[in-house]
Amino acid sequence: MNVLEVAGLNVSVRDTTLVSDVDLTVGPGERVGLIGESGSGKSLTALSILGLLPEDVVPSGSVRLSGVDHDLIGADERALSRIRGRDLAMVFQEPMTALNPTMRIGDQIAETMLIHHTHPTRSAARAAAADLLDRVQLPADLLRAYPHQLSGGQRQRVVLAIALSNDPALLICDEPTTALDVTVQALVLDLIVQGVVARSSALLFITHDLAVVATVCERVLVMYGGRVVESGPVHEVFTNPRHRYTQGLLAASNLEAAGSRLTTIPGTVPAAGHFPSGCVFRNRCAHATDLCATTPAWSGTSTTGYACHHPAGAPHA
Ligand SMILES: Nc1ncnc2c1ncn2[C@@H]1O[C@H](COP(=O)(O)OP(=O)(O)OP(=O)(O)O)[C@@H](O)[C@H]1O
Repeated sequence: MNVLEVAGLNVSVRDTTLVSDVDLTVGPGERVGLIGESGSGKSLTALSILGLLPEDVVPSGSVRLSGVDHDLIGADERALSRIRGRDLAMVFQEPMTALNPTMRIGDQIAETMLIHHTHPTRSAARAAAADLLDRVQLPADLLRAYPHQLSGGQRQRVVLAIALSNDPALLICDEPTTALDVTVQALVLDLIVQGVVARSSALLFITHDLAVVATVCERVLVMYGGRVVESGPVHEVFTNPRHRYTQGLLAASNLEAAGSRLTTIPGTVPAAGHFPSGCVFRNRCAHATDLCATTPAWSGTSTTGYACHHPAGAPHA
């Protein structure tokens, strides 16, 4: 059973169709990327799943979430607000819009758990909030801070802590690092992956940055002109794109540059080989093209490198 099943999704405004016939599934714990140029329909697809489209924008088709016995398309706001923040969580590009400027950070994290009754008491929710803040590598004294006292990267880590607070079945991220300083982008990506892996949550990750998809996702869908034009495992789509648009996207991307930045690990790779920081194209090694592409069990990240579980002793060069 998939965590998310989108079937025949159309999105239109008045007589203009903006998203056409999108089918999309995300399995339990799977990390799926949605890429495409600006205006290709990625955000409208995400907002349709979340039930957050503007009033004049109308979705049709079906969006099913595991454990929820009704279609999310056409569901009323009360039903959707029970699901959002509990089964289905989101991180958008601009963290300030997701935070309440007048509320302390600790209270905002605790509130999500109290609203959904996932912690029985205020003190239990506060303790869980402190733990969540620690897991996004922020100091405990920020629990009493207000959003304006934090940097953009810190705010986005708070938004992530809130999104993960109820162990969602699915986390949707829409360009979560685009507005951040490059120095903190990698850390926020690491924390997103660590967060979903630790909870076995599935991830739908929207970006126009192919190198980020290569780092974060296992499968990718390519959107163009409101349609999904290609999909498949990341290493397949990125090494052997079939659609002309995907080929163009790859040619214009920074993936080659990212690949050429790989540092070669000499000799044989241990059971858990570590890719150095900056290795944004984990599906390919500088000397052994398919070594990582065939690995089924890539897991976990750190700020210093990406861990990739190879067969012990596999030749690297
Ligand atoms: N409320 C709206 N009314 C009319 N058209 C809209 C509305 N929202 C989005 N669109 C149009 O729908 C198309 C898809 O928009 P969408 O935001 O999903 O693109 P995107 O792929 O997420 O782009 P980006 O990467 O720039 O965020 C665009 O042409 C956009 O101009």
